[in-house]
Amino acid sequence: MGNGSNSFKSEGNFASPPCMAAEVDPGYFDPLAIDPEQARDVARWRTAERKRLREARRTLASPQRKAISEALMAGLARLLAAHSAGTGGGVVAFYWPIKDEPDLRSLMAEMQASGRRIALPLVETRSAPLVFRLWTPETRMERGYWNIPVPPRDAQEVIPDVVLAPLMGWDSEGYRLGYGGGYFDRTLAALSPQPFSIGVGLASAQLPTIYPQPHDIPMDAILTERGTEVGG
Ligand SMILES: Nc1nc2c(c(=O)[nH]1)N(C=O)[C@@H](CNc1ccc(C(=O)N[C@@H](CCC(=O)O)C(=O)O)cc1)CN2
Ligand SMILES: Nc1ncnc2c1ncn2[C@@H]1O[C@H](COP(=O)(O)OP(=O)(O)OP(=O)(O)O)[C@@H](O)[C@H]1O
Repeated sequence: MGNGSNSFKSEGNFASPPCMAAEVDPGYFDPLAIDPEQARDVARWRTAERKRLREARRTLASPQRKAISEALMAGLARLLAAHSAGTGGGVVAFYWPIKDEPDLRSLMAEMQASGRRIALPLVETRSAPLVFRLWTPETRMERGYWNIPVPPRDAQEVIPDVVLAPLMGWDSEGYRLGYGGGYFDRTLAALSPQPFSIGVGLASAQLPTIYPQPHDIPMDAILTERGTEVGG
């Protein structure tokens, strides 16, 4: 140390200080800067939480699961009726349940029968925003990415006014933990105008925080079997 302009070289094998550190005011702290180490820790924690929450959901008894789905459908019907995007001629994007997700398909069919347009999400390009295509009871579902049943390519593509996002975990700020693909975040970031987003999952999947990262977009509402928990 202390050898003038070469002082950084003496610290290690680097020819220059990291990230132009010498030019940055040492008092400056960028609150939006991503700390890669912290981002890695959060990703690791999320993977473990997804596993735990997935297991808790899997071990629910079937009557309990059914009661939860019924309560969610009642809550969703109420939430949609109270919200302008949920009434009228708008498109509501549901999801086709996989991996023990709550099954809202009877409400989906009921709403379709009463004249509402219903869409389902598709991963048509990996690591890109989801695409939404119209669904009716006559739609011949195909196996899509991750084996998720999806409408075929000839089903009309639409922009939803309301998006239901199934979740593994949620927090009181409206942030949601999904399967880890980042698909809903990418989709909400890309859609304009923004749809009304509703995270759907179990009350017991509440977390003190999901440690939101810069790419995480909070839901407008979180719905569980207890009712609307956040927003609405
Ligand atoms: N029923 C339903 N349909 C849905 C969703 C959903 O959550 N539920 N999606 C909601 O987004 C989209 C599909 N989402 C997916 C999200 C992640 C992975 C995936 O490959 N996950 C990796 C883990 C990645 C990681 O941990 O970094 C894996 O499990 O191997 C697949 C599909 C669209 N359709
Ligand atoms: N808008 C975006 N643009 C690019 N990459 C994104 C965007 N949003 C999320 N990602 C990437 O997706 C990865 C997974 O994100 P995250 O852990 O939030 O998934 P998730 O919300 O649980 O998944 P999903 O929405 O598919 O259920 C992140 O590592 C992130 O880099």
